[in-house]
Amino acid sequence: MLLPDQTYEACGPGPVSPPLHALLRAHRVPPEFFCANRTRRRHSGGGEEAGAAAAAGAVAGAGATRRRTRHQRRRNDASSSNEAVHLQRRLLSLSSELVTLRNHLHVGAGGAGGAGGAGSQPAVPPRAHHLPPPPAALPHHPAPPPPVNAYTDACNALTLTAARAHRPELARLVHDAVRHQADTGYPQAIILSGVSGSGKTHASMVLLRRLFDVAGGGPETDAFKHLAAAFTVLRALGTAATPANSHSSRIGHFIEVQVTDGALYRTKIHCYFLDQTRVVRPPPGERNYHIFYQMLAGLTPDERAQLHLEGYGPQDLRYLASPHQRRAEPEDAARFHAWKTCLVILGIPFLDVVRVLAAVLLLGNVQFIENTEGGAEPGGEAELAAAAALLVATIVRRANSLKRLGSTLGTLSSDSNESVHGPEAARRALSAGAARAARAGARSMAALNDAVRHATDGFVGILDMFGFEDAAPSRLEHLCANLCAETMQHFYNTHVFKSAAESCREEGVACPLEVEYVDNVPCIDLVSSLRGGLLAALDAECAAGGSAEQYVSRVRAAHRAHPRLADARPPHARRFAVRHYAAEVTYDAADFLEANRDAVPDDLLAAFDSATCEFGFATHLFGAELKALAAQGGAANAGGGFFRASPTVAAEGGSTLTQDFHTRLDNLLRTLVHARPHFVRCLRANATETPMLFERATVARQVRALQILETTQLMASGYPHRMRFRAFSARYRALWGRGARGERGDRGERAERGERGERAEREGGAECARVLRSVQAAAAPPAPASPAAVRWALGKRHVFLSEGMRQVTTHHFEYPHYKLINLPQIRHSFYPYHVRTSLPETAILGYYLPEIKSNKKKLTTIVLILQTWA
Ligand SMILES: Nc1ncnc2c1ncn2[C@@H]1O[C@H](COP(=O)(O)OP(=O)(O)OP(=O)(O)O)[C@@H](O)[C@H]1O
Repeated sequence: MLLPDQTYEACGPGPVSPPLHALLRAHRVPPEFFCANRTRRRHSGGGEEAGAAAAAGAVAGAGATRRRTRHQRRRNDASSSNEAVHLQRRLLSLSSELVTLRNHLHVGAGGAGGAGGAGSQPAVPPRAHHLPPPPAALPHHPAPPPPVNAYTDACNALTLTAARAHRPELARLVHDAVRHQADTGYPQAIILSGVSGSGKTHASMVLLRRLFDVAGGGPETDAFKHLAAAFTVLRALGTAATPANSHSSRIGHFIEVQVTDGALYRTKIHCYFLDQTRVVRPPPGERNYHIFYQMLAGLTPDERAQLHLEGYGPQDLRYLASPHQRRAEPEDAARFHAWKTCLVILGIPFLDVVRVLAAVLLLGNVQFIENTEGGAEPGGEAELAAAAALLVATIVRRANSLKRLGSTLGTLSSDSNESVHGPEAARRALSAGAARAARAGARSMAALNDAVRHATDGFVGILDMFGFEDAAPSRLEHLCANLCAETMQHFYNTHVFKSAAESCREEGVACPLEVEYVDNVPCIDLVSSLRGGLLAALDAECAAGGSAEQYVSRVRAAHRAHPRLADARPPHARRFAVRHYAAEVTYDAADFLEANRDAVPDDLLAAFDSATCEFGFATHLFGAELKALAAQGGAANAGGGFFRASPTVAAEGGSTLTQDFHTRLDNLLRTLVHARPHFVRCLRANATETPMLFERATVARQVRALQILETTQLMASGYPHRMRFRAFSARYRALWGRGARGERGDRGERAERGERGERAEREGGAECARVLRSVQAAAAPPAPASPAAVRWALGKRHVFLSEGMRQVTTHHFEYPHYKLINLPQIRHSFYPYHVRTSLPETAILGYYLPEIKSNKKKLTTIVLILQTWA
């Protein structure tokens, strides 16, 4: 039976913990034990609450009749305050009995499970001990703060106070990911996507902050300060002002926070670089945060003398005097100050960093050339770009290799390969991996290692990659960013649309709706196919020493009839257009070849050899290149050769920028397919970064590109979620109560012991059906708005659930102490919802619909957060 949840919610000094609550339900502890007064009010009332009580009663059938009689009797008893006191005493003694019982159950179930793997789970699966209670459920806050980019706050979320960074929808997501990771050991990946400027980086920082609150000991820990410092330093080097976003990330991040038993174990940042030439030569209309120039401008005369830089200084940086730069100067100076402080936290001496720059300047390769605006621009771009790229790589390495000794949180390191789940997890992983390898008849030491790695790397990852951009005209860095956005879109399509439809088909479940979505594979093929794709053709052109024009004609010839390739408008010998999932983008290939080579001359690097260079840090930065140079005969032989400016993933030399980018993207995907994804789709409210302005056309474009309509259609009418019978009943059977457990003794446990075969599956399915029928009945009228929203079906091995059913089931189980059955509220917050924009498509469904009211204008923003079940 499902007890009306508001009964629990209203009682006692604090909420009942979810596991205890589930246990109470399983044992049919009457709600009156928790709050006599509340019970009386509810029963003397009527309307909705009585309706909810009636709905709950219907679930229990004959048992409910008995209970109602008891209920009535207790209601009379409770009219006396003495009796209320008496009941409260009983509650206390009952609580301690229940704790004992719970312990007994956990121990007993573990024992009964025998060899059991998943089957050894107790009726209520153990939770992470460290997890704080889930964030306040939305039913209490029908109008949470704006969850999507309304351009009201440009602060670094990592430095915000918790209150300012309060984003309930993101907090719930983090809690769900950590909880799931703790329950299953399975890696979790929170994937942010959306166009440039939609708020991915901002949201990723809020998520990271929240992750530390939930599992990392909060923002006062060294681990958090260290990560925040690394972020600040990286953002200063890797953020630029572009037409789409004045704080656009030019470095993508995947932050792996490894958690074990619900607590942070270590963190790792993976970075994805685009073309580094922008460090010294941003495209027209764009601007970098000139940390390098601030470095020079901020040096004291003593420091200049110490670095032999007397000849250089602000007077050389006349470009700072151009009107655009003057406006930016105070902002850059403030960033520079914060940046310097963060270097200290990372343990990187500021002067070491300046020495790198000094070394490059003193080599005489960088001169400042007057530009058309009367400002100065640096020459010697390759050298400066190389120094910048390597400096960034060093900062990432430093951020990943800090050791935190003697900490309860373990070690912050990327170096170690040790298991984060201890020997037991490693053993399980090994046996799972071994079984798989044997079945496949594998050559598979590699497969085994892979299995171990993935089963033991229980991370919660936050992925913030490049958003879609359509700068006019676009360069190679934009092509890479857009390939990345296309790949993430494809990952989403496959996970959400394709696999949902395929599993329904495989298991013979009649899906009420086949969602038609736009597959972007042809576009990904056009760009990245190894046989003649745009990137492969670029490599070929670089190898042939061709020109931009030759490259474009090569591409045109190879893909003349390709539906995603178009001519630039107006036609241009160096330009071509690609029809991406979000829009058509025109690329100018003028700098494609040079950027793809990404080369720095070897004689420059030879100057950093320890024999000739007194700056140890510079030698350290170029360590790998100097080693390679030494192997080729040393500095004496330098001259005419090239090294790559950006850090590379290729073991051998000779790779190009796009090859590296592609390889990194592939590796990232390999990690993502092993994780349970959580998608956060971000929308920007307008194209001009104006605070509190909602532009319908801009939002509509993004809604269409991200296929939000198709997604919500699937959520509303399809079966987007599925779960194995055994996993489902292990987790949710408590919702069905004692009867279920009695029968489980005969049937469910047999399945748990690992018996295979159809019969066990059938019985597992029957048990799931009982649970689901109970839940469905409890969510019966007067809600949800559309009964069709709460649907489920049984396949051969999986239960299939509609989004409404998933929400009801999860909330019965996860957040029982909130008013989950308070149906009018839940309808507004959690059920498919008609979003009131003026888009022609009127059936957009969203999880949250906050309204921002400002200057009597009513604005609406949408954020769709998709949580999927594995
Ligand atoms: N929820 C929000 N409320 C207010 N301002 C926001 C919000 N989200 C983002 N912003 C602001 O909007 C701007 C763009 O956000 P952000 O840089 O996170 O976008 P992005 O999607 O990561 O873009 P890119 O792909 O170009 O890196 C930033 O100045 C940021 O502070």
